[in-house]
Amino acid sequence: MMTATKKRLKIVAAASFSLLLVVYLYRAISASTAGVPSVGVAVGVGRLSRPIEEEQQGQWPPTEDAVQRSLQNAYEAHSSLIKEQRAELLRTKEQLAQLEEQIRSLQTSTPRKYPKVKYLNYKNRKRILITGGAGFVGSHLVDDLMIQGHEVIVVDNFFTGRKRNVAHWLGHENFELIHHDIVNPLFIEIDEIYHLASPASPPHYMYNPVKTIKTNTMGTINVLGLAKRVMAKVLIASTSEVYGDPTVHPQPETYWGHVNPIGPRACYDEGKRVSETLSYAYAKQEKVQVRVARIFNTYGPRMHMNDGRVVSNFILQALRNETITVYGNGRQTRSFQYVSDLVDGMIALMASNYTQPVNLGNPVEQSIEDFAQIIKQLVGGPSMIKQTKAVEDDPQRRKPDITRARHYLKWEPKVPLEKGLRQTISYFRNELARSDRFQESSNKYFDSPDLQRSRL
Ligand SMILES: O=c1ccn([C@@H]2O[C@H](COP(=O)(O)OP(=O)(O)O[C@H]3OC[C@@H](O)[C@H](O)[C@H]3O)[C@@H](O)[C@H]2O)c(=O)[nH]1
Repeated sequence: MMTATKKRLKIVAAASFSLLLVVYLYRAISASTAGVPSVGVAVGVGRLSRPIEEEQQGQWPPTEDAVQRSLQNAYEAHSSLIKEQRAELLRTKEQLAQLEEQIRSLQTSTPRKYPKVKYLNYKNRKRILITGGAGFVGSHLVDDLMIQGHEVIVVDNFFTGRKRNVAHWLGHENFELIHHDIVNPLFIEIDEIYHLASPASPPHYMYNPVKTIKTNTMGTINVLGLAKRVMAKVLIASTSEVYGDPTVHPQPETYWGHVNPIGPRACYDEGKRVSETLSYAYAKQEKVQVRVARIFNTYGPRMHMNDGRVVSNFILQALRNETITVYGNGRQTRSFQYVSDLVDGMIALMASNYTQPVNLGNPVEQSIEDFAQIIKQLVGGPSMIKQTKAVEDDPQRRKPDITRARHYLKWEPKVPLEKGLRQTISYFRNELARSDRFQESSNKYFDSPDLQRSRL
């Protein structure tokens, strides 16, 4: 008898504890939703708490009936809360749909204008990576490959590259821009790689020589490693600087060069020479398909205002009516190619089966002194031409032998110097006007009395 009574007491105690737990939990939940305007909750709590409190005052533990009623009330309160929230959700969904509709109609009324791209079917469309694709040459290559209908992925660390050079493709379904330094490995799926990443202007590549060497060695290893993994074809942008200060003129690809390995230009010259060595090592050992373009002096729109190379320096000096500075006696020579010719050559080289290095340059040779005269005459204006201190290790003669390119790629430059220069001068004229406009509006803002007052 005693045992049965004990058992019953235990059951009642357990039931009471469970009930208290339910009540406690419900109150906690109600309190946590207190910020939400919900009549249901307030009413529910009232309904739930009142009978129990009454029961607690009158009778403890509460009767089964009271517990039932409380639970029923709690259930009803919850149901009404859920109903309200569902209604709220539906209203939000409707508002979202309306907003989406408005955005769609705005998008169709103001479509982004992209240059027209050809349609290529899946079989012919390639995924092409361009390292340094936001730079001067890279961005022109992007344009041609996009227009041909390929998918183009640009990787750039923006040291000398600029978003502005590829901004007209941002948002296009075939285009992707990745901010990445190729000194670090990259893992993507691609069919072809144009490896252009590296500063190319002497003052830029000498600015941080160690970084220039890293980009051309570690960067090239990363590119070749990627090509090996995904079986992509790679074109390495090498340079006429691998010939150093040449003792053979004009320079054929068979010439091994004359480079000072510890001079101020060595970071670039030797960096590019290692880049070539790496390419052929990967080709031999890992069967990577490589193409090597030895690029001679190139000019055209999208050169940086602070590029520091002769074309941009002379044009900007002439446009600003400043003295045109010739380094040394001006008898050193260069051969200048327009950027669109270079891009055509690079695309032809990538498509060809020819695996040895190929010179890409315009064989029309100019002395720097004469070049200064040409720019002065094309720009007009009163600029003087003055000789200044010569630069160390400046190559004295440079002119490409393009027999290989003519033979294997059926390529040769088409744009005459004067035509290309006129185009480039007009680009720099616009750039100057643009920077003056920015300067003016920036001065207006920062010199405004309101701003000065607010900064006190
Ligand atoms: O203001 C200037 C700038 C340059 N120069 C001279 O003009 C010549 C060309 O100089 P740049 O700086 O344009 O270019 P460099 O030919 O020396 O190097 C270039 O070679 C080929 C490419 O691979 C690279 O873009 C770059 O390294 C040099 O003799 C230089 O001393 C001037 O006389 N005045």
